Amino acid sequence: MTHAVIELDQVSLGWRGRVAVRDVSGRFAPGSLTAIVGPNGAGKSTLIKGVMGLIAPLRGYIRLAPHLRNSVACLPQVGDLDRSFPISVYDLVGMGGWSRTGAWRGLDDSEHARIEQALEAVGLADFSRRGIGTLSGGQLQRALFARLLMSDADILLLDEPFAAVDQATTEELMQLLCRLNEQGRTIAVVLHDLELARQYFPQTLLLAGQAVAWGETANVLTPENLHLARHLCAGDFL
Ligand SMILES: Nc1ncnc2c1ncn2[C@@H]1O[C@H](COP(=O)(O)OP(=O)(O)OP(=O)(O)O)[C@@H](O)[C@H]1O
Repeated sequence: MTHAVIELDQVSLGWRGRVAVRDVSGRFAPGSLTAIVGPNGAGKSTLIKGVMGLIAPLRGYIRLAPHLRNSVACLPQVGDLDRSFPISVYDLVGMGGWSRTGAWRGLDDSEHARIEQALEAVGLADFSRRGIGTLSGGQLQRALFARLLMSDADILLLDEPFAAVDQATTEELMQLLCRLNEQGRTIAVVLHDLELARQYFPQTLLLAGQAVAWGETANVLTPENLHLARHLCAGDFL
């Protein structure tokens, strides 16, 4: 069996003592590309926050491979960001390199070049001096992708990165993610678009307050599993 980079062992996570996602066991293999799907309120964001170490499990264990403990980067939900914070697109993207540069040191030429390249890659080269509060939802998602491109992290966790983006932009950003995955990074993405999951993601975790299924996408996104997920959560599901 391949060693996991992230292993969940009977993990329950929640808020203020209330369980949001129960008894999840499974593993993210090195270099895997996993879609995390499920109805509203299924616990997808909660699971991401647990793996990030932002909340502690109520039960069970989340184990990261020891050499990767400092190597997790996250693209948060846009709703979790304070867009009124007075920071330029350039500086937001530059924050992605803090594991190399530290938060307070000046940036050297190579770091500036990396920021320019990341902005170029997401089509925001002309937006670098703009404040993040002036961006459209889709432009902000692109800026967050650029910040992720700056990171050397081996594990990338993305929470609804395509929420505010049109189809063409989604395809473009998806290609960027595929390239990061080809470089060997382990990637998990919270999604609502099941077709996107089927098209691009070899692995899927279907959540509905618990893990309904976790494995090869075609085996997970079956009508039976989706039906079960809908019944377990009283939310809307595509
Ligand atoms: N910060 C929080 N404080 C209290 N409860 C929370 C918090 N975040 C999430 N919850 C609760 O945990 C449960 C799971 O929420 P979560 O955001 O993980 O679901 P989700 O699958 O990401 O949903 P969506 O698709 O709507 O984003 C919900 O009942 C939610 O109300």
